[in-house]
Amino acid sequence: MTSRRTKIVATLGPASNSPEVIEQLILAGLDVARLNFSHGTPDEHKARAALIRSIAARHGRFVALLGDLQGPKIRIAKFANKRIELKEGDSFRFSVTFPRDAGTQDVVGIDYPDLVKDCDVGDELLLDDGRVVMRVEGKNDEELHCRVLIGGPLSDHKGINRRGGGLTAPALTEKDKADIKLAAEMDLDYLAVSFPRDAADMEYARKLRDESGGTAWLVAKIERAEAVADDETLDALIRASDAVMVARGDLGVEVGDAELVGIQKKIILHARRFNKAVITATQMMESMISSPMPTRAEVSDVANAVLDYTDAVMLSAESAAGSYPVEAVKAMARICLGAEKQPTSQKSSHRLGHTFSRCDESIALAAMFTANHFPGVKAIISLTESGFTPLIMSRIRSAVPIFAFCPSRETQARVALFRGVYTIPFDPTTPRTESLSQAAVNELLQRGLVEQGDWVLLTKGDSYHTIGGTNTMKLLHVGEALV
Ligand SMILES: Nc1ncnc2c1ncn2[C@@H]1O[C@H](COP(=O)(O)OP(=O)(O)OP(=O)(O)O)[C@@H](O)[C@H]1O
Ligand SMILES: CC(=O)C(=O)O
Ligand SMILES: [K+]
Ligand SMILES: [Mg+2]
Repeated sequence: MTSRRTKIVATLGPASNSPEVIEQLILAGLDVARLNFSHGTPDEHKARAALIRSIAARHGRFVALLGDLQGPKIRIAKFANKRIELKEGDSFRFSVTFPRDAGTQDVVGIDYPDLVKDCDVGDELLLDDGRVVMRVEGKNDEELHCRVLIGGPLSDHKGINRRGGGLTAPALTEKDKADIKLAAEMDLDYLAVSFPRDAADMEYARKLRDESGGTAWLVAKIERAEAVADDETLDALIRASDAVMVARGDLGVEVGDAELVGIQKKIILHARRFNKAVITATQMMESMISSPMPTRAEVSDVANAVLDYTDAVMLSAESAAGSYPVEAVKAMARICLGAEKQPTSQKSSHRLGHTFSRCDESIALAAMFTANHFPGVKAIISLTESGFTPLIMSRIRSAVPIFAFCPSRETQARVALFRGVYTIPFDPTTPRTESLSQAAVNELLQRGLVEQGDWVLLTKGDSYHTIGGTNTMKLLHVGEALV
């Protein structure tokens, strides 16, 4: 399965718990399984992770596991009768002292004491992903007094965002700290940090990950208005992360849906510029929660993210709680392949006119320049320890597949997120009669990935246990397999 370059992330949930569905998701092209720590118990997540790993191994596939922290999503408390119905023009209050389980038609408790301090008269509050909108008309020490601008149902524990962002809740809650330990225990490959405000939030998450003994690469979810308010903050946040997610659910509520598309394009561009992988997420195939077919608008949304060169597209409720999880992955795979046929996604001007700061980066980009300009090159082999060299290679637009040859389980799974990069398990220290380069090329020949007469580019370092040690590039003509 090497012809699709854009990767597919799918959230697992009640609709995708059974071994049968998980197997079908993997066969349909799942590359990264997302475990959302906002829902479910640690045991449920462990059971899903174990299934993914064993079924993927059975099929010789490499699927990365991504844990997504709940973060400080601010929520209302509960209503006495579970839900109310608000009409335009109604007055409504949020109270930090009102009993937590006794909300009425007029008032509800709030689990975030600073809400009153953080909000001012004139602010707009969006509830339940923007389905209900209110304006703050007054406040005292304990309560916000609001007017309903857009009415609708409101039920227990729905989330609140402020239009324009700016709520000060810190990015990592006590639950998140426990889940960082859980992620380490589960050997997760990626860990997504929800609502980081700036680079410092990512640095703190990295410190906690290190203390927990985890090795997951950290994904910054871009979902606060402050994070995209200026390029300096956005770029610092991206640089402090290992990968980035355009978390359109919350980001769209904070910045407004009209500006979201332009901001998405900017995040993808900046993530790639700083050598990070990027995931485009949320409501990509929303109608497929209840329909076996995507709409034209959804097809167009996925295709445009592919043309903008996202590394991965993501399914949320479609695969976690919808009626057609497997169909949604299949539809995404088909749309990615179709969009990738456009030659615009095979050309690149990445870092033209820039200087490089690292040896491995220089070799990686020289390899891609050669691959894109020498038509005989049919494959790139990167003998890699951490996956960093193939990550940099895949920042360049190209139609040539990049094979990450790596011995460690972590790297084999990690590269599943990178666009156009595929895992080949390979231990460079195995004693062998032929040369290392010949052994690597034979591996591709035996898998039918290249044929006699093709050219293959290979990069490696002098010592195989040095991260960042790539210093060599070879251009190899494929002869007969040596067996
Ligand atoms: N593990 C799970 N258990 C139960 N329901 C789930 C699970 N994962 C997802 N869901 C359902 O799918 C919906 C969409 O999934 P998604 O991962 O986007 O969650 P979310 O509630 O928007 O969370 P967040 O904003 O924290 O990422 C959820 O609202 C929930 O109803
Ligand atoms: C994924 C997520 O958290 C969002 O889109 O808001
Ligand atoms: K989450
Ligand atoms: Mg979110």
